[in-house]
Amino acid sequence: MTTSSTTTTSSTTPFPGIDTPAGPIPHGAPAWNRQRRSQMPSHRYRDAHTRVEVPEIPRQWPSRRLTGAPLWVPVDLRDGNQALAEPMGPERKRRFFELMVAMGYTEIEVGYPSASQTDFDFVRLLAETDLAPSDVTIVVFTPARRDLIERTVAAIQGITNPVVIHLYTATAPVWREVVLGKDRAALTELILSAGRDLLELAGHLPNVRFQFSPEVFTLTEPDYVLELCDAITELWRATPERPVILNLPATVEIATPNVYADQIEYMHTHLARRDSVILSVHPHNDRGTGVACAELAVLAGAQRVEGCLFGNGERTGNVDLVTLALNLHAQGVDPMIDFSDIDEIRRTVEHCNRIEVHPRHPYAGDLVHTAFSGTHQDAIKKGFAEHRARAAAEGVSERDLEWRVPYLPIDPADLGRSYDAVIRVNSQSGKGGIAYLLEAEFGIALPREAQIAFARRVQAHTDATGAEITAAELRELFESAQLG
Ligand SMILES: CC(=O)SCCNC(=O)CCNC(=O)[C@H](O)C(C)(C)COP(=O)(O)OP(=O)(O)OC[C@H]1O[C@@H](n2cnc3c(N)ncnc32)[C@H](O)[C@@H]1OP(=O)(O)O
Ligand SMILES: CC(C)C(=O)C(=O)O
Repeated sequence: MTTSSTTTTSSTTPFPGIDTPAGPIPHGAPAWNRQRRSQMPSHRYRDAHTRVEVPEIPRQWPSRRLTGAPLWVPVDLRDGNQALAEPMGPERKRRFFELMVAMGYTEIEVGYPSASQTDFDFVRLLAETDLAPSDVTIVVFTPARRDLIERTVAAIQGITNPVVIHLYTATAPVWREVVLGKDRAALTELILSAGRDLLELAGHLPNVRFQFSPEVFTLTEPDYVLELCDAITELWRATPERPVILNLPATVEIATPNVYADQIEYMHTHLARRDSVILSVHPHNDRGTGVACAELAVLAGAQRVEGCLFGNGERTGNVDLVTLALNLHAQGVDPMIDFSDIDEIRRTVEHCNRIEVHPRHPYAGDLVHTAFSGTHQDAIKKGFAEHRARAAAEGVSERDLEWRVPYLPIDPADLGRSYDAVIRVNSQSGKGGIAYLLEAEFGIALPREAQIAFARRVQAHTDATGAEITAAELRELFESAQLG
């Protein structure tokens, strides 16, 4: 990294390059906007609007609200699995599948049967045992190649559950030119030919439905992707009774989430046979906005969301289904999935993926219900006291009462967590947090003056050690302070 001492600022706007609604501020470069030009080779990249036409629509999504859960489809056993250094073997696949069933998922992508014997055998296991409850739809994934489609159809023979066969092909210009070597017409023929193969090999099976994903949807010309989707729903004779799933992936995130929402709303409002299509999305997280993309896509008309638990998946991952569902829960909307033992869910997923969940991961990380800082601890302590008092006054159980404890977006108890780690003490803490810990752990309730005096002792200790002080150490310090 090199640094430059040159201060470059625009003489007309404090936000060069940002098109602010208020327009440029006219009085030249203010001192608070002096930033140095970086040495990053940003000129090598093009913005999304240069790379693909983004449809201009009279968009409705910004004024809509999320009022219900979409259809959830975990793809951990396929998209998540293909991103692991050590793909899951039979034991890990089975354990992950059982977890997802126990949590309440009723549609699960279980693998890519033509990719490996393990994937094929897992689908056979589902065919030959009662591992999958009868209301769980089994999704299998295949590219548009006849030999691989045959292998996929062989894998599902005898399954009595509902089955979805999911066909994919990349459709964006760079993939057409560089990867597949096909122009638009030739690619259309490849996809329709695979669609015909599926009809021939599995169209007669009453429990089977079809899904199509134009991979890299977000970089595909809107007229072309619409034409392809309409052609496939016509070929597969989509009806409301036997709908086709059209899954529009952000295979690699390319833009701010509002762009994805516009692209989805365009498809939602222009697709033929709309009542015979389940509109699905499959965001990845390259820009760190997978969750926002999924949420805005649902506002824009998507009915189904594919993703992975805790956001495993290629590169930066698939969209995180845990965060999406618990975001709904935190808005008072039933996520339709059971997260009442988040730590058991996390342990199982960590075991199966062999990847740890980050301590700051929304809702599930070790530190997400913990405050170290004084003013936050003070607010939480007061919030807990108010919660208890309100529950008693209203004669409602604390677990049922409306939640409004500051700094805790949801009650950790909803996820099966205790309040033990909510307040932890270090040099950033204050008297409120220290008093909370002493009272919660040892029943020692200090009057305000004593809290202030003891907090000074604790501050001196934590400043000297630079470390966290545990509840037991706090008590020791308290007792020595009493003696001294
Ligand atoms: C965005 C996604 O998640 S897509 C899913 C990606 N997942 C995986 O690839 C995991 C499983 N994949 C595999 O096991 C293998 O790649 C297989 C079995 C599918 C194919 O294996 P191989 O025959 O060895 O081919 P290879 O892996 O090199 O794949 C590239 C070939 O597939 C073609 N191809 C790529 N996507 C598709 C598609 N959707 N439909 C048809 N052909 C495709 C490429 O053009 C290339 O063909 P070419 O060899 O004629 O140039
Ligand atoms: C093909 C689709 C579903 C996919 O996995 C992706 O685009 O990431």
